Amino acid sequence: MQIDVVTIFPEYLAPLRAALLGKAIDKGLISVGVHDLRDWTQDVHKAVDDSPYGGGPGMVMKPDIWGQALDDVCTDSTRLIVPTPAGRPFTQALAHEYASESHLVFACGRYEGIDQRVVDDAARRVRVDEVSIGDYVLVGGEVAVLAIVEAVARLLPGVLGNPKSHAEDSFQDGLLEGPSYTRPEVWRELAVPDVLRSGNHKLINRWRRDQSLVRTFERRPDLLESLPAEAFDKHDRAL
Ligand SMILES: COc1cccc(Cn2ccc3ccc(-c4cc(N)[nH]n4)cc32)c1
Repeated sequence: MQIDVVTIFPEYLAPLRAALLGKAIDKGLISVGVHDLRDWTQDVHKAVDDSPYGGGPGMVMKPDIWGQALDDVCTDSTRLIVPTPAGRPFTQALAHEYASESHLVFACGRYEGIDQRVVDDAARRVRVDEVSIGDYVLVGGEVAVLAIVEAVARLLPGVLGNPKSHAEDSFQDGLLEGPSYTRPEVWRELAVPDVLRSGNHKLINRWRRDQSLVRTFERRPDLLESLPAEAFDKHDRAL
């Protein structure tokens, strides 16, 4: 998979080459290009922003600079991802979709965002997603790109040490993951639940499913509502 990121703060994307992703890059599973948007400016000030039409606070990123950058970076097979607070939610399902793509390009906005015509024009040639990583406002798209790239890269075969790791992912069965424990058996007078030390894997699996259902009901009831009735067995319904 080829990943390209266009940003005015290329150094912000340095963590992409660390740890897990660094190994994936070394193994040739992913190749990453980080591009400085200002490389496409022509003026001495390398201006990338201007005042918003209609007035309002802050500045908006200029369409012409972004247009030239995306013309150079995108190809016919590109999936262009534009992080924005106004985007569709980035979910585990979308992460799986992106993991099957050959070329992802991320457009990192700053200021009050990118002139809408950049997305509208790009959508004439490539698939474009405006995505949000949560209902809070960041200062720019770079942090969102780091989160999205990590969520996608870990799904690529060979990236995670244990390929089974994401089979048990939170959201994999539409539920939140329950609590995890490791040694010691008692820590600060807090004991590991007995069932986990019972060796009875039927009971352990049942306990873990119950913990997931209860945690999801308490913290994310919206996830339960979006699951089909057949996702729940008769034991689940008895909870
Ligand atoms: C576009 O509308 C905006 C309104 C007020 C501030 C900003 C700041 N900003 C600039 C580019 C940018 C890219 C992504 C995000 C972002 C994504 C999520 N989930 N939260 N915040 C925020 C961004 C943008």
